[in-house]
Amino acid sequence: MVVSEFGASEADQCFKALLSCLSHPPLFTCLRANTHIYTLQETHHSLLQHLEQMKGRSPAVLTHPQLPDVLLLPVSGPRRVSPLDSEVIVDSQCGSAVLRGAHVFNPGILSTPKFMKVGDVVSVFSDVEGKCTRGAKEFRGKKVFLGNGVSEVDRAQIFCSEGPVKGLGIRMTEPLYQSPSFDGVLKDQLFLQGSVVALEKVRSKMEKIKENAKMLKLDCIKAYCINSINAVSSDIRQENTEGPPFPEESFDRVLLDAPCSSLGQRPMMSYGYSLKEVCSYQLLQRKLFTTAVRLLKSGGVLVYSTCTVTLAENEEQVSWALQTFPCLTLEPQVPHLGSEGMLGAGLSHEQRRLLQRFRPELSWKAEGGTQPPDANTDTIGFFIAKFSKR
Ligand SMILES: C[S@@+](CC[C@H](N)C(=O)[O-])C[C@H]1O[C@@H](n2cnc3c(N)ncnc32)[C@H](O)[C@@H]1O
Repeated sequence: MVVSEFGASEADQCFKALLSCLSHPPLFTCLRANTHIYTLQETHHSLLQHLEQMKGRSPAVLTHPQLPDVLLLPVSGPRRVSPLDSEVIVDSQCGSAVLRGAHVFNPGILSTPKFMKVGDVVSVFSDVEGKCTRGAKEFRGKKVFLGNGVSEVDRAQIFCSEGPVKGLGIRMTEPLYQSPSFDGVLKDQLFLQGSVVALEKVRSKMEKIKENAKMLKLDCIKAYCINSINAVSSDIRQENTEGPPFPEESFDRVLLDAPCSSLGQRPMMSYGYSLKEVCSYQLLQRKLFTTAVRLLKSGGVLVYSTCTVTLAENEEQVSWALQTFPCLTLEPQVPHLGSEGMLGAGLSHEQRRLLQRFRPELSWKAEGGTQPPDANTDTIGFFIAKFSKR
């Protein structure tokens, strides 16, 4: 398509420009301020103080013209830094983090000089093609220079110690791009843009989420194996700085893709659940929904979805939720591709119109029709409700 729109050489240029742009970090580090606990001004002030204490860092902190809980830190670079003979190779994920201001942590290190000792000054390179073997003493493959730093560990501590390696490996003193490292900085006030917390009760499924996130290089996803009913910290008198349980009202958005009777799945030749099991989901979903509402910040958005067709797990849940949590309001959904919600659960027509119910049975014909299949109607059975919390 690109070729037909622009012609081959222009398309090639566009593609090169895109690759070049993607290989550099954005010009701003974008931080979300936790305005639930502190005002933006307080966090702005604390951050400026912190940056001033860090030698050689530019204290510019900007607010965003449209987004009221975002602070922006201009990134400077690429700077003129000369590579040295002593080379440390890191994996590409670690390399990207270094370009965004991180120091090098030991799990990301693939290769170091044979006799690297604490205090050695080294150049750090990223193994862009994933070809460097862990523990190698040199690497001749394709690599990208990230800057210079000082080793905090001996080589043997990285590659010869038993168990998983942790901790700071190379402190970056001359990074190519200068941007403050945010490891452990104002933890309760600031977080890097867009982190996703995934909670799953079944360990193997949680591992799969982690595997997928790794494959997709989505390092903003943190998956935990937990019964989500117990995800609120005040219930179990335990506070963690990272991971569950979480404080009330600590999430901007919650997606409750609820365990359900799965009666919308297609193709389904036989169904393994008893009637008792089918009926058991409503209570479980209500418990999970209650946790979701508690974890959601005021002003936040909660999406509830199921892949089943029963009224009890869909419209009845919406009706119950609106009565039980007066702070919730049904919101329109964009895009709205499905049908409206069904009658029978006491919802008004206006409320039902805000829901999306995918009902493949409405258009499906056993022999197939003359019309081509429609991706918006020939779906699995699915239900979505979107709420905001006042
Ligand atoms: C409809 S699926 C969600 C799938 C998910 N959106 C995904 O893409 O992986 C519902 C999931 O909820 C999990 N689950 C059931 N009860 C749970 C609980 N009490 N706490 C946490 N997860 C639970 C199930 O194991 C199942 O994987």
